Formats: sequence, structure tokens, C-alpha cells
Amino acid sequence: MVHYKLTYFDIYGRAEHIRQIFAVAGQDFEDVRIKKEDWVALKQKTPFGQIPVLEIDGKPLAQSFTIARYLAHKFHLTGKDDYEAAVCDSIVDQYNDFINEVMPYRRVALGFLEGDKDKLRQDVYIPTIKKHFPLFVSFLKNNKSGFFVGDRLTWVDITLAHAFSTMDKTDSELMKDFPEVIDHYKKIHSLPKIKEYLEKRPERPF
Ligand SMILES: N[C@@H](CCC(=O)N[C@@H](CS)C(=O)NCC(=O)O)C(=O)O
Repeated sequence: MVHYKLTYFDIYGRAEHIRQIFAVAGQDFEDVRIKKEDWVALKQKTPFGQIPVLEIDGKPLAQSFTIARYLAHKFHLTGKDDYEAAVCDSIVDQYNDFINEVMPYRRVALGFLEGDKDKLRQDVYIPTIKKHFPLFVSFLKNNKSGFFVGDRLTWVDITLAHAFSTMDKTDSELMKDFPEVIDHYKKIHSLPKIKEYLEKRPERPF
């Protein structure tokens, strides 16, 4: 039996979709949540000086989307064929573009950096949502199954439903313009294994 050990901070952040992939797969894993003060010593031991890192029988793998994609392939969450797997990658890459574009706002909003939060919200956050969310909506509308890709759950649904639900907690007014996105995360979060996981997980603000 493979031993999986996921190391991250005690937040959702860039590890929550990985935890949820394990939950959907019914796969046990060691969920190591380190304290900020323990990070300095650990940093130099990680492949790129950042977390999350997944150890697979002791072998490290870094980069959150690489980890999620690796597990999605293992647990058959990449659609029905290579084309669907590649479409999954493309949507996650687009989502990654979205994250990178909103990061200047998020760093200030979460208190990691000093800055004019209201200005960044108007100039960066809202325009970036308005640019990217219609793209996600058009995938959902064209696909019609309620999933992003094909007719089944993929790691894209898990990753984006987590992102959408977290944003809906803090920015429900903005999210109201994208009802398809809200319907999507509610559908994914009502799937039995995810619902059970969500009911038991430690609540974190982000
Ligand atoms: N592209 C990387 C980014 C990882 C990342 O930014 N990790 C942050 C936590 S969310 C981190 O390790 N911060 C501590 C540091 O950089 O020293 C990924 O997606 O895994």
C-alpha cells in the first residue's frame, strides 16, 4: 500500500483540493499541517522551497497543481480519455492564470502585504473576475452535464468548486453575477464523498 504524506500549513490555501481528491478516492493520507514557526527549518528540505509537498512512499513531489494532476491520474479523475484529460489541464491552467492575476489583491486582503486593499479590489480583483468567470461559465453552459469536462467528476470540478465556494463566503455579492458557478460548486459539494468530507474537515477562513 502506497503511503501518502501531504505537508502544508493549517489552512485550505493550495492544498485543500488535494485533500478533497484523496477524500473522493477514499484514499487515506497523512495530513501534516505545520506551524509557521516550523517552516524555516523545513523550507530548505523541500524541492522548491515552498509547500504543499506530497511524499509518495517518501519521494517528494512539489507544485500543488502537479500534485493534484498526479493524483487525479492515479484515481481516475481526468475524464474518459486523453483529450478530456488535456481539457482538464487547460481549465486548471486558466484557473492558475486567474489566481496569479488576483494575487496582488489577495496578498493585501489577507494581510500578507501592505497596500491599498480597496483600490486593488476595484482595479485588479473585480476586473479579473469579470474577465475569467465568463470563460468558466461558458465551459459549464456548453458542457451541460453540470461537470466541467465530459459527463463525470474530474479534478477540475474539485479544484474549482473549492475555489468558488470559498469566494462565495467572502464575496457573495460578486458571485451573484455568475449563478452557473454557484450551481456548479453546490452540485459538486453535494456529492456524497465530498459532502461527508466537508462536514468533518476543520473549518478555516481560506
Ligand atoms: N506554485 C506553487 C506555489 C506554492 C506557494 O506559494 N506556497 C506558499 C504557501 S501557499 C509557501 O510555501 N510559502 C512559504 C514560502 O514561500 O516561504 C504551488 O502551487 O504549489
